[in-house]
Amino acid sequence: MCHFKVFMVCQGSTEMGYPRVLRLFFPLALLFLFLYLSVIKLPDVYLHECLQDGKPCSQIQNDAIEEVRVKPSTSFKLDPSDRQLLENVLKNCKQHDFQIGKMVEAFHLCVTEKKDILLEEYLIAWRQLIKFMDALGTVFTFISSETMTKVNILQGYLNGEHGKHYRTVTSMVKYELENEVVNFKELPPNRVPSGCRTLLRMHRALKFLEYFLYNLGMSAGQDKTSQMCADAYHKTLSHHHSWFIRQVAEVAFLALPPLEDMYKVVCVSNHKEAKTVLLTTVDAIVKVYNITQKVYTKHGMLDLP
Ligand SMILES: CCCCCCCCCCCCC/C=C/[C@@H](O)[C@H](COP(=O)(O)O)NC(=O)CCCCCCCCCCCCCCC
Repeated sequence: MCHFKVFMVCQGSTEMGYPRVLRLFFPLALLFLFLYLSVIKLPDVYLHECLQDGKPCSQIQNDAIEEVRVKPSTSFKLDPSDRQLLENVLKNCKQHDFQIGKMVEAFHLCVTEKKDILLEEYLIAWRQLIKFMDALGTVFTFISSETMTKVNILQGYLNGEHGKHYRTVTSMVKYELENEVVNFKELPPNRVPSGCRTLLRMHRALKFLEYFLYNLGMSAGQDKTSQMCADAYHKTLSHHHSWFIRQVAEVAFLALPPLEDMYKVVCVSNHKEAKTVLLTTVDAIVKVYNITQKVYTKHGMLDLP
């Protein structure tokens, strides 16, 4: 009988045994992940299965979309020096696929004067996050494709027959509640999830992002990104995930690049720049999060299955 430590010795040497265990762990974890995803993703019904006049509903151009009177908020103010810094980052970041400036801008622009959230802009910000995850490599593909699925569901509703009701979070909630689109009980597997449920998943993930970016921004450089990410996850999103997803997430965290590489992806070169850029991002996210949270609390929709 070999116990774990002894097992390494049984393998020949402690130097060879440990990497071998790790080498086996990643492929196995990925295998389980793909098996799991292929099982849970099978019953998905895509929006293009909804047809109208022979066309996928998601492609129907809604020419008759009534203009809802919503203006992006212009109230956000940055210190002049921080604004300058953010602008420089934006400029230096143009060659990158993921542009944090575009994401921050979209999170700002999605907040209206009446403190509502414009879904189109909100999704633009999320598409930037997807680019960020894609830039991190294949280990994160499952998280980015899960996020993409959610973005596509909402975009499908926005482009669909009832798109005018999906301009803002409040109008979506109102429409889906009045028309009994929201499912307060578990959905049959062949139904497209409601916009409200889908947005709730992304809304919860925003809280994770807020914590994670805050940790990254406040780190003086010694902390591991995987640890900062795990810390944010344990405090937020993990409470809404199954045991299996939590294990998969833990494996993904280990593959996160070190802080300096993370800085490169967000186009900053030192701790000071990182702090300004990341805390500005957190600020924008918090505003969006709080508005959505208020709407969902008001309608008792924070636990949609
Ligand atoms: C860059 C670091 C990325 C680490 C992200 C870790 C997130 C935690 C793992 C997420 C697991 C996702 C797998 C599927 C989860 C779903 O079960 C679950 C529930 O959906 P369901 O009710 O329809 O079944 N889905 C969700 O919770 C949605 C999760 C969306 C995750 C988005 C994470 C965004 C993180 C982006 C980080 C970017 C950092 C940017 C730095 C500048």
